[in-house]
Amino acid sequence: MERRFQVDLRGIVDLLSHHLYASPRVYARELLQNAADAITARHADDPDAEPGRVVVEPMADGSLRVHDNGIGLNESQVHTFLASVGRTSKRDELGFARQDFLGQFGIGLLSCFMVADTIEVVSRSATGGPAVRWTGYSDGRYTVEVDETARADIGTTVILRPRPGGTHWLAKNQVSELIRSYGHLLDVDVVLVDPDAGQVRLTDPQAPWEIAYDDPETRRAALLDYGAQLLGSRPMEVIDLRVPEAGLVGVGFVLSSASAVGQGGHRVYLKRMLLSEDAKQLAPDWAFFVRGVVDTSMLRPTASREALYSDDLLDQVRESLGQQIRDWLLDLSVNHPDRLAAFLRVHHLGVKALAVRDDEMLRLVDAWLPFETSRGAMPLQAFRRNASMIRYVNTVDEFRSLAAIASAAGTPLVNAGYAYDTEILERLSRLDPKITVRRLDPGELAARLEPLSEEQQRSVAGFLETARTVLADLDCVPLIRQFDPVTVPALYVASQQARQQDQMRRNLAGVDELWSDVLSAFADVEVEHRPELVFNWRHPLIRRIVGSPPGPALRNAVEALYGQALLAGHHPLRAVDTAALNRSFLALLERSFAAPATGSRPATGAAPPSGGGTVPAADTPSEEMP
Ligand SMILES: Nc1ncnc2c1ncn2[C@@H]1O[C@H](COP(=O)(O)OP(=O)(O)OP(=O)(O)O)[C@@H](O)[C@H]1O
Repeated sequence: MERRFQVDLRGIVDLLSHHLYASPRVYARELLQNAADAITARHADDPDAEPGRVVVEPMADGSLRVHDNGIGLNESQVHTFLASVGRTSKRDELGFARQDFLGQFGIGLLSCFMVADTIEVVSRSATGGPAVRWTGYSDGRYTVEVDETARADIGTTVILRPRPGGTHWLAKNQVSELIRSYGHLLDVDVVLVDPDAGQVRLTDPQAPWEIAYDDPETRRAALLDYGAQLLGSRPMEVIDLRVPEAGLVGVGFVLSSASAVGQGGHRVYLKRMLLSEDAKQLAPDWAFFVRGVVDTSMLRPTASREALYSDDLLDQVRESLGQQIRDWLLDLSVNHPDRLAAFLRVHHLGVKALAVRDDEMLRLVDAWLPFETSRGAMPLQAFRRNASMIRYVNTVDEFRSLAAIASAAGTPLVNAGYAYDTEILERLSRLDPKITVRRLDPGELAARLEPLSEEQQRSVAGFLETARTVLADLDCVPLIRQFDPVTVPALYVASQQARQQDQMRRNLAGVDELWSDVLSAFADVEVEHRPELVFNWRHPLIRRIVGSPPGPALRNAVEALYGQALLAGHHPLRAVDTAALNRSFLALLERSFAAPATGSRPATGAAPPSGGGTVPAADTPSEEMP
């Protein structure tokens, strides 16, 4: 036995309102779209028909009327199209959506049930026959009556009566805002009947990018004004966008402040009706500094009409818009370097992200984007003019602690501690084999610092002996070199090998016995590499310390300098490091505020760490800070 599906309208309305559409707002768009499609259909049949016009009329009783002079419906069409969910007159015989219409799914009118309890459609068809009145109720019933007097002209009037709680959706100001927002670019006249202001036109004759101006600069200024209205702040640039395969035309605004990947989308009109103010997939991710405002006739909407359907054409559009934004940037670098510089100051991150995969952009970054270097901010190309190779460090902390020393030692440095920097440098060397790029090994830098003369070396042997003993407990070895700037007393340097071995030692300490045996096989190294604490002979205090006799004070001084160097270089502190810093700091304070010989308590109120008023020696056990 064959039966027909029954549709529970309440279930469908619930599905639409809670799961398909983001907001009841869309009812206004669906009404407008049906009116515009009906006008398109009438003009397709009769090019001489009167110009299309939609009149939106909020009524004093709270209902809303939308009149159009489109093709209209006759009695049988009313049964076929209005009363069947999923039926549409806007597909061809094979069921394909017809390009000239906005609608295609046959469900849009139902969205009116989100705001109305009844939908009344009064229509007279251009194909002849009497006027007809269809009334649909949200509980699933409908009535149809032929009423010759209901309407004299060809076209359709839709009347919505608000549902409880839905009154505000049909109020004049709300309706006017919704119709303008969705339909202001439609190329039919849409007017609002306002009892206070008369007839108000809600559509603009031309999109801002279609308006002709006398010269490009006036056009640019006008578009930037439009961008300012739309975005809330004046964009810094405007780019014309065009993808003929998708019938896409519009503009891209370059934001005047930095934004992050994934933030904000594009304003997309589909066949001049607003589809989304936040479409995400239109342009590539890297172009996050651009907000597009475009109209397209060929891209497809999702059923909710709130996003673009993801298909090959959308991929093609994204690719093409990416290319156009990229070309605009390259053009700026040739013809408007000042504007490019302003752009880069704000959007360097987006450009770097692009340079990581695009050679042209990489060249642009090389020539124009300032990097932080030990010689000041400059593009990499300028940096190479005075440096045979690009030596870089890949953390900002390392740059801060090494830049001045490296520069004074004749090794200029680039700070590659920000996002994409190292990838850009490495890619640059692959792009042009003449460009050598090397990460600076701090160990290599220590080796470039000037050693002491033989005589000086003999004079510091005693100090080095003490320092070696103190630093051995901290897995570090002492060195004395002379380097600039003289303001740096000591430099903590961990070469790459020292770091690797240190990591291995930490791993060993953190695993159980079985793993420890396995790992120790790898850790069995021939040469031990330890981090170095390089004392600066040029620093006056260091000379005084080096010249002091061995003893607790000297040991505290070594520990304190060790701690200071770790802090200055932003190196992580282990528990032993914190303990050493703590111990030496308190001991030095103790020494500065030593209790008088009578044995009375110190005036500062600071209790000595190990009691008795004595200064603790470096090897005096003290509590470790966590
Ligand atoms: N103002 C109107 N004038 C003439 N016909 C209309 C009008 N409004 C609706 N219709 C008819 O009712 C049908 C169903 O409309 P509905 O809005 O539900 O779906 P659609 O516009 O076909 O597709 P979509 O769901 O994509 O909007 C339309 O295909 C059209 O035939």
